[in-house]
Amino acid sequence: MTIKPPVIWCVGGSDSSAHAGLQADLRTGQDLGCHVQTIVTCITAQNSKEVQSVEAVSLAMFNRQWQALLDDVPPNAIKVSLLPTIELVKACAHWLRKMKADFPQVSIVFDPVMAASSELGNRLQSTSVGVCLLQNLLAQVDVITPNLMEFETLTGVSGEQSIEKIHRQLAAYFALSPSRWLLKGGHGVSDQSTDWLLDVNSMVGFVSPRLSVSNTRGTGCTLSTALVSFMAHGYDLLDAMTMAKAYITGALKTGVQIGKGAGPLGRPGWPLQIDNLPEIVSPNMNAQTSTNLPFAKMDLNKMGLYPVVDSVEWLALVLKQGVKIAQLRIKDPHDVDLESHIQQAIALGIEHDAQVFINDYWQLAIECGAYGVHLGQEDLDVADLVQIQAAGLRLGISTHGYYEIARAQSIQPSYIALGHIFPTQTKDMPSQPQGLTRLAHYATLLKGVVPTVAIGGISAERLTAVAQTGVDSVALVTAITRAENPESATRSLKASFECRNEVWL
Ligand SMILES: Cc1ncc(COP(=O)(O)OP(=O)(O)O)c(N)n1
Ligand SMILES: Cc1ncsc1CCOP(=O)(O)O
Repeated sequence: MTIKPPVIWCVGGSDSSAHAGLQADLRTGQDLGCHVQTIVTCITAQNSKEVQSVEAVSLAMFNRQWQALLDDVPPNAIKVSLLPTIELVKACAHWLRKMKADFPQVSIVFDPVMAASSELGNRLQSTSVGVCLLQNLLAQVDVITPNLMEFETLTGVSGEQSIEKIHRQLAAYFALSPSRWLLKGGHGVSDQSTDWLLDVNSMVGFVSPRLSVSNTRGTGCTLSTALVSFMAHGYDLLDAMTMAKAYITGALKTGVQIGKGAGPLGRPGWPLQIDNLPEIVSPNMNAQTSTNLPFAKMDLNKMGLYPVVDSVEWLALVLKQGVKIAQLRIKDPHDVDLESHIQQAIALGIEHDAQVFINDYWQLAIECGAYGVHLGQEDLDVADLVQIQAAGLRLGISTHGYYEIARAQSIQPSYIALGHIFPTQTKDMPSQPQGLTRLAHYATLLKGVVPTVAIGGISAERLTAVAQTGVDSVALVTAITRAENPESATRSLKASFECRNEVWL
């Protein structure tokens, strides 16, 4: 079966060198499995060294392109970049308003291109146009992605201040429009390149090492098109941005020298290289999360089937079937026997030579000398990871997508859980099931870096397909606790997981 790619519309200028502009957008979208359709705003005569001439298309032709595409198929997402005249800015605002009203689920990213990064004569747009961009477009877009120069020109706010100060000065814009600001750090001078995603309540930084490379043409176009492509695939903004940053790092590493100036970026494909994943930072993050030291390692030979159970009785049952990793997940913090249950769970783990994790209660887990603790994303904001690490406990962390994986990975945990893969009855999940394709991508990204555990809706029928994605372990609740015969279900689930090892390794 052929899978239909998501459709993105790129509204911008033709770059005759094809290093940037719509030509770069086409290559990026295609590299990321999207079908790119274009609305040309201008033709530019440029090469790798200079912009020689810019000629806007007529208003009539601009409108005809929108209408022609709209008559056919609506897009999954839209990227707007170079708008060379006030007339085209206003027309674009009109079309975006219409798109937002008729197709509210369509994501819109605005990359306010004003100049090319070539060496000479690089202006693409007159200053008078810049002034009207925010006025007309900000209310219609989900994300605006200026670089430092564009940011300063558009807002008059200096980019040379702390991110907290910049955030405070954007208050007036947040009051006008809920659009997020992605302030790109590519033109900065520090040895790290941080892109800040800002909204009224939060500041999240995506940090990569600043690479000393010279083939950097089209970096801004490529980043915003990668962002819009991932959004078109249905990733939420934080995941899409994490992936876009990983993509641009890969693209910068694979740039090619074509022409006498800076050459174009490479097109590295779906981001599956752990080295390219950004570090996630935020001024509001729990300071206790940065231990800077890895957590104690798991025994990879004792992963496989990972039952998650809510009582010591269940734990004893599964361990007796020979599983070597399990979790005690008691959701009632007022359970009067909590400490005793945790002690019994630890004793069972020792008796069966198994890796037993305690969900949530990290202080008790430390006090009682547990093998490890499992924490969710919200727990990370309050737990003292430094203490857990210093006590030598293993740490497992729940994640639900690329952003949380990047955040978890910088903590260097003992394993990363990936969920939920299928719909589950066991827990109300705020996010959508991830499915097998995403799981396989995560497993590839993390292979050999940190052990992985898949969780959520995994039944006997689905186990083989999950195991074949390459995850190290499969966590499940109801496939065991609701089985007619939980003992034999545990043994047979364990055997099915282990048999993928024989086939695949
Ligand atoms: C192996 C494994 N993966 C994920 C979870 C979920 O943990 P968390 O996000 O903390 O949610 P609750 O379990 O607390 O509902 C898990 N327990 N184990
Ligand atoms: C605790 C948890 N975290 C993510 S999904 C899930 C529940 C898994 O239960 P089941 O295997 O019954 O779907």
